[in-house]
Amino acid sequence: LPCFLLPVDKITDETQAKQFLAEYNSTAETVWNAYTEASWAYNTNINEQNKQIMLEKNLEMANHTKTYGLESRKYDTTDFQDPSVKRILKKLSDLERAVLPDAELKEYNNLLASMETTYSVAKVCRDENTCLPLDPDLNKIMAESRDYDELLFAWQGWRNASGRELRQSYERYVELANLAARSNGHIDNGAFWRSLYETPTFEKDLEALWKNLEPLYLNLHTYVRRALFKKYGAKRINLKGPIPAHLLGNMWSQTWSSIMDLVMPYPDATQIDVTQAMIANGWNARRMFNESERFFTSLGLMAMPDEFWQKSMLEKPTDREVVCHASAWDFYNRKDFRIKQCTVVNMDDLITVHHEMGHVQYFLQYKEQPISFRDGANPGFHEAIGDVLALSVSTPKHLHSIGLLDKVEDNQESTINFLMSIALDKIAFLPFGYLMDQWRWKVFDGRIPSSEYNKEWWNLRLKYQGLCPPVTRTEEDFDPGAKFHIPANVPYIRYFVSFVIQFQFHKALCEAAGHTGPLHNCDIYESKKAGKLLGDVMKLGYSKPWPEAMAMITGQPEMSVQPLMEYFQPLITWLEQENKNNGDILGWPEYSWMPSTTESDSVDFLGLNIDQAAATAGQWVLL
Ligand SMILES: C[C@H](N[C@H](C(=O)O)[C@@H]1CCCN1C(=O)[C@@H](N)CC(=O)O)C(=O)N1CCC[C@H]1C(=O)O
Ligand SMILES: [Zn+2]
Repeated sequence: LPCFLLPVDKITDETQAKQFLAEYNSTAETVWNAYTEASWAYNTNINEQNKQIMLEKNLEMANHTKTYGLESRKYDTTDFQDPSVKRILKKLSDLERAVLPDAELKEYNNLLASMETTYSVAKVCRDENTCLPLDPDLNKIMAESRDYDELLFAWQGWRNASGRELRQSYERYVELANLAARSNGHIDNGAFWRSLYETPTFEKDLEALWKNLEPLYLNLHTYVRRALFKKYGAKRINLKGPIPAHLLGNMWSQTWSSIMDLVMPYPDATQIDVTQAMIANGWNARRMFNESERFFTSLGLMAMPDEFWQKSMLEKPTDREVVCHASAWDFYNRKDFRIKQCTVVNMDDLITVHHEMGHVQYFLQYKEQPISFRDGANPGFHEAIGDVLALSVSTPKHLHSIGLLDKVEDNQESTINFLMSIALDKIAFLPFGYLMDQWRWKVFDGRIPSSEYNKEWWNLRLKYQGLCPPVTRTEEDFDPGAKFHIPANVPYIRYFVSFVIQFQFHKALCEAAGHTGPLHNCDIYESKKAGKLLGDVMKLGYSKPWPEAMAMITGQPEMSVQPLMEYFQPLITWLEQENKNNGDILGWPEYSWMPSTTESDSVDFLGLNIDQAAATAGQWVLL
């Protein structure tokens, strides 16, 4: 037999495998730390030199991954006793991008760095000397402006400055990402991303979750559409059509709490405008992070190490370009953990602070695990931790206790107002969290060719979110690229999973904390039992399949929408009644409707718009 057909002698010695993994672990810490430091330097000071150093460290890391990954494939773990050894060797055998030949790997890393840079430095100019970045300026306009055309300026300008510039790079990135995935034995990159959940029925499970949640979203969509109709009129809002995507208070229409003033059910009841209170009480970025840390330690969880406070970037620097999109960083040396956030003093960012601190708490809790297990039980778990605590922080009771709400009323109107403010983030988000990777999975598996990137993006935005673009879109545009995670190559289904399981966790922790009464009133603050339940799961990291971790917290291994539905039940009942009272329909049967664009259309005249009216009048004169 030719030698390459001889059965390769696999290593079956488990002791040898453990030595191999010990060497992998210690060398990986050094190499990953070096790369993370270089990546941090670049993200907090974007320039050519820092970019080159980061690319160089990435190659060194890929070399290390490939060397140990190929070695790990030589082991036959069939008869191994230690499940962790088997689990780690299996994970190492996927080389990810390190499988690419040198030239392709360099091209791939360059594409990623340049796409993230383009996104992070993009600006929209009002005139030649006033150019606005996304963070904080365009985000502020999207959240606070109620001027239809100013919102359109920011919305369209951002897509021209970011998405449009990224289309070509993205097409090549897709090819290389698929090449790597296929070289590692996956059908395509989407299949590789989904494999991280180790759930054969993952896509079916997700569709089932969405089908359960869709009615709740439709009721919220109908109610919000009616409120926007009142504000922007019949020319801009069709009560049987999709909502123009730039009117929801957010650049991507992914969370809608910024338009609470337009949709508040009972304006005379409790006002939950925390932002004003934060500013009035002199809160700053540091205070926001301290408050979040205090909540974690009140549960018996870990405080931030000194190094966190010394090395994090909690505010936007004024003297250099940075990647402002907030993120949490593990430096893989069990001591150094940081957050990079261009923090603005408002409620939205207070929630983001808790989100990022949740990641760091997970890093701290699993830091003694082997490096291959320093990950969430699944990516959705990592996204859920901070949000679970934020559910408690957001209660009127807790906001009152930290001086951000002057009085707490416990009556139906206040309850509905409160649940509406949470639903505008949590329910509104669900279709967006679901569609982002529906689009990317179809791009990776070829169902969406680059000639249809934008058309299919808006088909999904219509199908799931009931949104339409405020102006016509073409394949000159690349609107998916206007959302950080697309150029940054960060999967997104993790957030949809998180928004479901975080209510499961919340319910379980509230029970552990001895909470009685409606779930939406629960604040687990200072509950050591709740903290222990969460901490013990975080300590596992990625060492056990996630259903085991789910069962440790909730007593059962499945994802379930029941706790989310229980939390929002009073609002669901109210919305159904309100939409019925208004005679509104659920959904957008007039799905091809778009708002009129010319200025004159905004002024009604004899029920016609000005142009049509003028034309008609003209005919009369002629006659
Ligand atoms: C604001 C937040 N930034 C991400 C996050 O924190 O997840 C950043 C950027 C991408 C990954 N990341 C990390 O920090 C990871 N290192 C965490 C980890 O896995 O270790 C974000 O993007 N969010 C929050 C809600 C919805 C979504 C959005 O804003 O669309
Ligand atoms: Zn996150």
